[in-house]
Amino acid sequence: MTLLKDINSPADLRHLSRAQLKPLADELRAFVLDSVSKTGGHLSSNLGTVELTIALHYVFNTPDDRLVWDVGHQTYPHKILTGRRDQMHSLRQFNGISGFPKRDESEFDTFGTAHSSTSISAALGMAVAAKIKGENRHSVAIIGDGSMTAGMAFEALNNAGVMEDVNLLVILNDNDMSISPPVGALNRYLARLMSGKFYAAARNVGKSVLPPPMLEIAKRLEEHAKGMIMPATLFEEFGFNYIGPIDGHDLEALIPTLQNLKELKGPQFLHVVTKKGQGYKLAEADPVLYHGPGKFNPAEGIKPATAPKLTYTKVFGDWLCDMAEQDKRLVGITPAMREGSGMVEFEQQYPSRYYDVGIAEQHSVTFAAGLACEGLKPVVAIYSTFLQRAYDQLIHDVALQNLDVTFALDRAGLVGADGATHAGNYDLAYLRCIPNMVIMAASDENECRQMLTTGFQYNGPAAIRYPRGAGIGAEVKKELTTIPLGTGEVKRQGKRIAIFAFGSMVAPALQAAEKLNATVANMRFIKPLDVALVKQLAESHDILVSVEEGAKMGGAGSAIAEALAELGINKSVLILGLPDQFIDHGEAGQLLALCGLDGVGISNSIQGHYHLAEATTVVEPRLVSNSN
Ligand SMILES: Cc1ncc(C[n+]2csc(CCOP(=O)(O)OP(=O)(O)O)c2C)c(N)n1
Ligand SMILES: CC(=O)[C@@H](O)[C@H](O)COP(=O)(O)O
Ligand SMILES: [Mg+2]
Repeated sequence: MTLLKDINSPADLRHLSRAQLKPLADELRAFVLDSVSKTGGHLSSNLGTVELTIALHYVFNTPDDRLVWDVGHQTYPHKILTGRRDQMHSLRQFNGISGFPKRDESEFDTFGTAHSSTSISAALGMAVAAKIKGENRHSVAIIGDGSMTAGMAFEALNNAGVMEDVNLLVILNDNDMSISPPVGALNRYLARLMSGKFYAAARNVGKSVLPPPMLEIAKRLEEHAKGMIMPATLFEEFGFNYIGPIDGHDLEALIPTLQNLKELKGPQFLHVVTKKGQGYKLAEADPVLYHGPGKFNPAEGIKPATAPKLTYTKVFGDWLCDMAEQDKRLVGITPAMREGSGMVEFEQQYPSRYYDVGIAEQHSVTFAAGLACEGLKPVVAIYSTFLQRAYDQLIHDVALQNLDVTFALDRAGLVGADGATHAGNYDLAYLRCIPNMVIMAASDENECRQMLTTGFQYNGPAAIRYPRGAGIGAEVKKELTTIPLGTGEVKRQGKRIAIFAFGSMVAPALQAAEKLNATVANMRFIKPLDVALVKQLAESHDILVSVEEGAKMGGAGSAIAEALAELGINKSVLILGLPDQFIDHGEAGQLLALCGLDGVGISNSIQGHYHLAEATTVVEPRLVSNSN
């Protein structure tokens, strides 16, 4: 590492000669591969943005000029060039740097991203702010072809396209990939644009050498010529000056083009073509596998786990195929998360009933509603955090019409390395208040399968939540059996203390109960709640506790408290759950313990709250802020 070691800010980068940038790119790419292979994280998208990142920081006066990275999973080169090279070993670890841009991590991280398709809106906001404040700065959004499929991106293009007097550049990083291969009409359109590559190449030769005044004249001539030889691109129809497609790995194309675009007024749109996994043959060959790998040896590549643990995702994927076999009305829907949601086998076995709608969560929910109107039984597989983007569709299009849609909510609760942006902490709270919803939380892998069947058979909107990763090792029975609606079960009979446990918290509650000789109920349903069971235990125990892997405010514990009030039982309930703060990245188990949601923590919280054991040194759950 001869050049990269001396780059501690983009200012250092801008002192390099143009000739040094290519060797720097080689060093940067090698560093990204080496670092991610040691920590795990997002790889193929980062390998694809090495040259683009160098060119952007070389041409634009960052951080005064604003870069907004869409999703932000491709910002490791950006982080390395902006002073965080020596912190990359801590990537996505507790108190380490985030895997996404974070405003409180660096002034170069101008906007926190991770949920896709927000960059154009944010960059436009910054551009309009600069205009209002009379500041002469550039705002640049860098958005991938997958992220471009979300409606929000087009809402922003529509708004920006009529603002001739703002300094906005949108860069489409087109690598012809989402996490999976891309879907939809936009991808086909972009492919057609790329097939016109010869045109762009010729056009950009002119732009790269002409001085600005001449450039304007050339541009007007070009517009005239273009209108004669080819129709305006979609982006020009939206009011942008479209340039491209150009090679996103060619610094000699990128830098002069960006320099020229800097001089132009009004909304600009640069279409760059990159390769996901660029420079690492294994990732180039399989950008899906190398999208978000764990630790691996680059010389050997990712090795399949010898004895993979059964994950809830796999339980869902197997159930989906089995249920589809039994019920021809089942349709499986994913908003661009085929692998993450466990639907690869389902697509192979039932291609005509598999729909990847792209990064379009809002559309996925209302698309499902339309299917349900016609008597089909759609299953929307969606991460808890990503369902947040389709909240109105859930209420207005599904629940209000009481339509038969099943929501399989993976990544419910803390997710670990992806941190606060991806935490599925809020689904119990945001779903519980919606009429007609049935909500279940699985306590183990077998119950997950039963709950999916229960929700699917239920003729109305039903959500089944389950955590990221492996379960507790329960045997999964093949039968597609259901659970009686709205019923919980007593898992352990103790005395004096009753713990109402939900989903992933049943196991740690049982651990705590051993020490306290407490009763533990696996409530199973957050809605409809088993009020009879709440009444039975409240009347026979002095101390009541609820525990959930979800936001305490408005979650399952609130349901218990509301039930006690409605029953006229004048007893309080200690509500244990996730605190009213955002919880950053780290190892999920460690974070749960810090929130007091492991066996010891639950036991300590109960003893401390009710002053049950003077001798026990009660450790109050404390989540130190792990933001940098
Ligand atoms: C709203 C939302 N839905 C889904 C995801 C999951 N996700 C992360 S990256 C990605 C693919 C993005 O594709 P693209 O923008 O082309 O970036 P690339 O990975 O190709 O660099 C998806 C679906 C997300 N981050 N946000
Ligand atoms: C960047 C992004 O949003 C996805 O890649 C996400 O990180 C996947 O999460 P899982 O690793 O839990 O599938
Ligand atoms: Mg892409």
